[in-house]
Formats: sequence, C-alpha cells, structure tokens
Amino acid sequence: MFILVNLKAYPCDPIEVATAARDVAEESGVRIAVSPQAADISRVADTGVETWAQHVDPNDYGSHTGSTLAEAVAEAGAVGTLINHSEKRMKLADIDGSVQAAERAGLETCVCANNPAQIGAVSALGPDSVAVEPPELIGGDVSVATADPGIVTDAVDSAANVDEDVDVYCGAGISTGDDVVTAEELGASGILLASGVAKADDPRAALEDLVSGL
Ligand SMILES: O=C(CO)COP(=O)(O)O
Repeated sequence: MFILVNLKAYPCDPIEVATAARDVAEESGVRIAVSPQAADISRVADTGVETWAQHVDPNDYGSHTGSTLAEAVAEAGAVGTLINHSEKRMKLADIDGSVQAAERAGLETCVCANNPAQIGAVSALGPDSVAVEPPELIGGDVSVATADPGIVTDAVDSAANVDEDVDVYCGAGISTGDDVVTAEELGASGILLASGVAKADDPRAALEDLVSGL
C-alpha cells in the first residue's frame, strides 16, 4: 500500500510531518509520500521523504503568470503530483493537459476524482494512478472504506475496465490502520489522506498507526 499525505493548506509544520513520514517509511518498509504546499516542496524534499506536488498546470514554459509549472516542481524535488481534486476542480481537457505536462517533467501522476464514473473518465487519460474521494466524506472522521465501501470497489472496477495498469487509491476520512487495511481489502493499492495526519497532535504517531496493519 502507498500512503500519500496531502497537507493541503493546513497550518501544520511540513518539516515535522516530512521527517516523521520519512522515518516511519524507513522503519516499516511502507511507501509514504508527503504533498506539501508548492512553496514548501524544496525543503520537504530535502528531508529525504518522497515528495509530491499538490497540483501542476497544463502549461509548458512561457508567458503563464501564476502557473505551477511541472518542470519547476520537479526541479524543486517533487517526484509526483496530484492532479484535480474536489477542492481544486479542473476541466477534463485541463486534467489531460496536466497529466501530459507532468509526464513531460518526469513526474508520477495521481488524478483525483469524486466517484467511480469520473474515475473511468480520468483513467482514460493514462495517469499512473487515480484516487476516488467522495467530497462529502473529505475532512470528516468516517472513512470512505467503511462509510461507502461500494464506491471503492466500483472505482477499482471502473479503472480496470479502461486501463488495467492504472493504480487505484481511495481517500476521505481515513485516519487509522484499520481504515488502511479495509481499503486494501476493497482492492485499493494506496490511500490519500490529509487531516488524519496534518491535523494530528502527533503526526508521527498517526503515521505509525496508519502502517500498523500492513
Ligand atoms: O482530500 C483528501 C486528500 O486529498 C482527504 O482528506 P481527509 O483525509 O482530510 O479526509
């Protein structure tokens, strides 16, 4: 299982989370990555943790003020990027452009989507992975894997029907090792989470719990 920690714009210490994630990944052998604010990518990557961007724009180099250039986040130390999110909604054509931009820059890609139908649509764009996250469960304390297990299994089927090489992750409300094991049993090969770590009093303990059943 891959554990991808999205720090969103939470007021946590990205270096504290990054060092904890690096250590827990080393100790457990579980792949863990941290996705900080773009401005923090470089110093998070310097900790040695696997670092992902939260977003890249579809554009190439050029006159694109305010854009997040895929090559720039790769140069800063990111090895992957999220694309699209319930909190950063993109048009399908722009998701396609961002997947291509990320691939051009050598970044691994994970496209987020709200439901299994959208998972099928974005799987057709050829990302490395997709993540199903029901918006109504994001930021809550009930895991998608227990609140709506069918959405995870349907997302797995939906992606496989389009492209069997696309990994499927799930997210929303995941905070415990039991949630991670349940997600794995439903066919997910990774989880995407935020508040369970970013808002935890002790991010290291939260990460240790997440990997405890793997
Ligand atoms: O949106 C998410 C990750 O991208 C999930 O957020 P929570 O883990 O806070 O529910």
